[in-house]
Amino acid sequence: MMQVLSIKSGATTKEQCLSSGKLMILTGPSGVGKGTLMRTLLQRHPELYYSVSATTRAPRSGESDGINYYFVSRTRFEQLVANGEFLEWAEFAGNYYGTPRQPVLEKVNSGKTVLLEIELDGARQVRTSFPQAISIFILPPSLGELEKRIRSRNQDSEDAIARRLILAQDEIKAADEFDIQIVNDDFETALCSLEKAIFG
Ligand SMILES: Nc1ncnc2c1ncn2[C@@H]1O[C@H](COP(=O)(O)OP(=O)(O)OP(=O)(O)O)[C@@H](O)[C@H]1O
Ligand SMILES: Nc1nc2c(ncn2[C@@H]2O[C@H](COP(=O)(O)O)[C@@H](O)[C@H]2O)c(=O)[nH]1
Repeated sequence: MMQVLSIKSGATTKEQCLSSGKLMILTGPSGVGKGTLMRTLLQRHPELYYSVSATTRAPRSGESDGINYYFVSRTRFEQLVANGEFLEWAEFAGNYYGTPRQPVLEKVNSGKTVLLEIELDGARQVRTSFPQAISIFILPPSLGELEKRIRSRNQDSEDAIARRLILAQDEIKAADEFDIQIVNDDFETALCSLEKAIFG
């Protein structure tokens, strides 16, 4: 199956002919469990391609450069933006995050299913550039449970937690913009819904 996708490159818009690859966008408030769902999904389905983002955030304990993120300085990130290296990028809770353009396009063009785990602003950019992308919003069972999960991670400062919880309220309001909504209450149920969304 051939798809024609519209790709925004800097100020210009160009069209690219793609083979059977799929682009999946996974969004949801910080702490809802996107990363945990992704890791389990990738263990079960190693044929999927997870796009590693660049960020200016400091690494958390246990995170490695090139695995969890490419950790870069703000200056380097701004150079990458100026060079048009990102498919999308956004500032979230005081840090920059961006999806490297080239690997995503290469993988989709080679027929792979590519997973982007990104926040709302970036998801909107990708949905505009790639209307055929399938977008999924992960919801928490409640805001109270979301806060519990962010805290249980024990990785973010009080300030970071407060910022993320404020952003979460606006992000959740946008859930209906997405093709599919999944509540991550029971983990296995949410994972099963995600698998259905990806594999049909
Ligand atoms: N269904 C679930 N029930 C209970 N706890 C969960 C569930 N899913 C994930 N968690 C826990 O919630 C915490 C936050 O999960 P995770 O780091 O995957 O969130 P995230 O959405 O990727 O956050 P961020 O966007 O900030 O990276 C983790 O401690 C994880 O183990
Ligand atoms: N727009 C983008 N958002 C991204 C990208 N990579 C990750 N994220 C999102 O940022 C927040 C915070 O992540 P954290 O690791 O600091 O907790 C979260 O919602 C991620 O999904 C990206 O490339 N672009």
